[in-house]
Amino acid sequence: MTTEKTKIYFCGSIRAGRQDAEFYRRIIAMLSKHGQVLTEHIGLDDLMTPHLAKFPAGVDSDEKDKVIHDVDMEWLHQAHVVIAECTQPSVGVGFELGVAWKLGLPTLALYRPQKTSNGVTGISAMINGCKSDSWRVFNYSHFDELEPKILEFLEKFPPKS
Ligand SMILES: O=c1[nH]c(=O)n([C@H]2C[C@H](O)[C@@H](COP(=O)(O)O)O2)cc1CO
Repeated sequence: MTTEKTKIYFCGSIRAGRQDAEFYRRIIAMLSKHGQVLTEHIGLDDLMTPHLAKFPAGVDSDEKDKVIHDVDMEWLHQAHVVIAECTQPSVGVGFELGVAWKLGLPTLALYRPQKTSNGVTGISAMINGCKSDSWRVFNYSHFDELEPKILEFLEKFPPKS
């Protein structure tokens, strides 16, 4: 059972490419019906929106990146569940998934199978090969397949607090 208090950390590619940004926006809109999405900015054009208030004028980009990292890690530690769209391979998403695994957070990785440049099909073995009770990978083709799968996942792993 989810409530509006269920905190969902959504992950999606940013610097690794914004080809799926519209997909992220639609997934976030759907997730918002089932809880509070902490990382709504991932579906927005203005990616920096929630972090901006923390930037004093004149900070350099390393400092900005530290703020992005620190805010996101704070949110990840508050989250009850993690849902990641992994079709665009992103180092940042991979890092977030590693942290989620270490924290033991229920995690659902979503992936649209496609050939990579070296001709291999499939999500990274580090994600697909990670076997734990609360870790799921879902291969899909169309957006319409996502809501039932996400609901099934959220109902299986209700927030503990
Ligand atoms: O500006 C940002 N804001 C932000 O929240 N992130 C986080 C959330 C995303 O799930 C993930 C994307 O990583 P990457 O930029 O390596 O594709 O990192 C990443 C960036 C840029 O790396």
